[in-house]
Amino acid sequence: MATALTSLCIVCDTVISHSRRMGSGLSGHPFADYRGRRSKDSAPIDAQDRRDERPRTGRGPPENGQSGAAGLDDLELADFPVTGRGARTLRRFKQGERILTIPGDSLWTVEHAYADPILGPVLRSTQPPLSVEDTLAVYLLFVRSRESGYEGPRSHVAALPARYSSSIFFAEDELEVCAGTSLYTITKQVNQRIKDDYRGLLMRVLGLHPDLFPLDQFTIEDYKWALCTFWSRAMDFVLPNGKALRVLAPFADMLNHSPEVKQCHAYDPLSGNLSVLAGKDYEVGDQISIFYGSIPNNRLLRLYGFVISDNPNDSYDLVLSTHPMAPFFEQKQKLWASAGLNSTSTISLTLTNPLPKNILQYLRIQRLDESDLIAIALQKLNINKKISNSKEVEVLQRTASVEIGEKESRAFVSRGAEREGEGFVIATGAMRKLRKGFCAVNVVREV
Ligand SMILES: C[S@@+](CC[C@H](N)C(=O)[O-])C[C@H]1O[C@@H](n2cnc3c(N)ncnc32)[C@H](O)[C@@H]1O
Repeated sequence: MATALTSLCIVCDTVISHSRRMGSGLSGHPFADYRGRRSKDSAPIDAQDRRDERPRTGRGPPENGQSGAAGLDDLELADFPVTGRGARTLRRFKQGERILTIPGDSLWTVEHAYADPILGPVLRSTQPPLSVEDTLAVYLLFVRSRESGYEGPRSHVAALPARYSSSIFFAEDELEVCAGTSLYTITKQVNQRIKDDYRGLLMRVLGLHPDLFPLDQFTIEDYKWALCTFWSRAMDFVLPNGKALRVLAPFADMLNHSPEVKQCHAYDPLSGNLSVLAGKDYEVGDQISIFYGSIPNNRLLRLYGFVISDNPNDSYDLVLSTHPMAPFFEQKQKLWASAGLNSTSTISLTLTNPLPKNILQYLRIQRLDESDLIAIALQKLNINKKISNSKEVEVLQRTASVEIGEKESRAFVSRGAEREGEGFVIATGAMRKLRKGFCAVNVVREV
């Protein structure tokens, strides 16, 4: 594997039509004649049952010609009990063996969006350039809206889920159930950001070219669907030159997550191809899986729409924030930046590390007074160490008071009248799990 991945996955509101194998080419419908076989724990996908669930999409992007995809004949799509639609192997694989190679030409990337003869000029004339997320979302919706051409990509679009169960699609009352969790806080923030970004897209791109972007196919719901397609199915890599690359790879995006394998998909910067290797030994009929990453449930639900029970990576995202009107805010902001933090910092607490060092760093900076700041300027104080016993007790008290919040759905701890605006937002759900870990914090305080 060239480098690191990240994401993948979705919610299997699957789609699909008849197809026997995953397909031997990338042009035309890849699952066009799926038949599938029954096995004890997985059922082949029945096109007739699913037809109505197909996304109202597809008209299609540029023809890929010879696909060059390798390995598709050894796989078929099937429904699996927990993960939903996935890829089943028709042959044995030894760990490390190459299962699938998707050629670079078939990948959805920012580069390909810019190379598109119709969309490219619009993207190039948009300054400042759209973000990676927006470029890919517009590219996907653009291809989906085309009436002709784009046969290969169109077949991929047709196989994408019509709906996702990411938390951005939760109805208001559904999201309220999560009040007090970091999922709730972050989903609300993301929803607001999506609204703002969509408005920006309308003004900067979509509204300027109604001939290319028919607005009834570029609604905010379409935009959210496109974003979620990439969040849940794309893979992220860091190239040898340090640049980030996000790709959506047809067929490879049908692979579900398993914690039983390590990262086993790779991008080759020389060929531009994406490959999936066997993350373990597979027998005929097994589901082929990849590893999406060590992701806590709140993130899995937000980006991928599923959770894992007893997820060993579960964590609580603690949001530490300080109001800009708080005393000495600007000086403190510089100190946070020098410590790799922000005035609003989200820090993950886990059972194995319920008190990460950067929480203390943040709070130490937050509690600094004028004389401390002078001492720091004169290099007589080091913010990486305790400032004084009394200050450290203050900091630890604030950390330990997390437990208080458990009685409420959401507690704003340490909002002392004397320091309005300083505090951190804690939520209940995750705290219950973390309580044990926080006991350690109390012990520290008593010492
Ligand atoms: C990239 S997609 C994989 C293909 C997808 N199942 C499909 O039908 O298009 C990831 C989605 O599959 C499902 N999934 C993947 N791994 C899963 C797992 N370990 N447990 C439950 N669902 C999983 C989730 O719905 C997730 O959003």
